[in-house]
Amino acid sequence: MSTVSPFGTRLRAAMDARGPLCVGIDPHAALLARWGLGDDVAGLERFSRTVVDALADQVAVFKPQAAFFERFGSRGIAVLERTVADARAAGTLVLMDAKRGDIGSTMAAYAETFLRPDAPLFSDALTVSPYLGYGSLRPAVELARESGAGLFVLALTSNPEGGEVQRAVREDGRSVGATMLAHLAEENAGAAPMGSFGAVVGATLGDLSSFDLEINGPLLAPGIGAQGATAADLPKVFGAAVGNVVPNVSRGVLGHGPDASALRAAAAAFADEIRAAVAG
Ligand SMILES: O=c1ccn([C@@H]2O[C@H](COP(=O)(O)O)[C@@H](O)[C@H]2O)c(=O)[nH]1
Repeated sequence: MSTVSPFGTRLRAAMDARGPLCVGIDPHAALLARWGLGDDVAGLERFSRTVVDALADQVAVFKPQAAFFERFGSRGIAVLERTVADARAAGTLVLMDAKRGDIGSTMAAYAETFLRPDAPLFSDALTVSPYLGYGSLRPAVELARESGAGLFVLALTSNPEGGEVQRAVREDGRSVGATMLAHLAEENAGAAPMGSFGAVVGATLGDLSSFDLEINGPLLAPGIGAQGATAADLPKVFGAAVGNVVPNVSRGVLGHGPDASALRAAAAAFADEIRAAVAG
């Protein structure tokens, strides 16, 4: 059993102290070029360090996108390890966006990679894909409970193609995405101030009033900025659940680098817009 507080408790404290903004660490090749960095491991390291140093005291959560590190092989993964360690050492929660999902016995290995406290890539939370069946995620749910980590399950993703799978209606008349939300509400039952098992629900999706988003857990909302959603969309999309939303912005902030004060100003502007939208 873990001695740290559950992820949901730590996330709520971070959201209350700093606001809910989650900034992605997504070292796209185009961003490395725009920052005057090489599309190489040194560029990756400089990019990630700059983001963490500039924003660690300002955001609730960093969300490194594993794909951009993995494309450099073992040396990229070493940079990812250092990025996670630096961000956590600076007191910022880390949500690893690796979207893992597989049969249960393999899922157990993914869980060990990201959710076992002594693992090199241990993160406060991990994105997971439930499309091998929600039950296949059980090893990750169990290890997250033991280690005080969190999970974010892909429920209604921000991309236009997602509805093909997530809005498909099952034999019981419920959509696949709604079923994932219902599983998460069960995981989080009774947790206070909120549970550690979140859903990914895109800020781009418009009216979601036909879905029950009140899962007593966090709702990671990607899609603000480069994908076209704005902070003002959040109340319309999330309704009464808006207080549990963790809005993610990646390129919308990162495009302002490499100058640290420009990164800080961009993140602060998004944070202000989000605060106003959620309060309003
Ligand atoms: O439904 C989803 C799930 C994850 N993402 C990830 O979030 C960021 C978004 O980046 P932007 O630059 O702000 O568009 C990226 O890492 C995606 O892989 C998502 O967009 N939608």
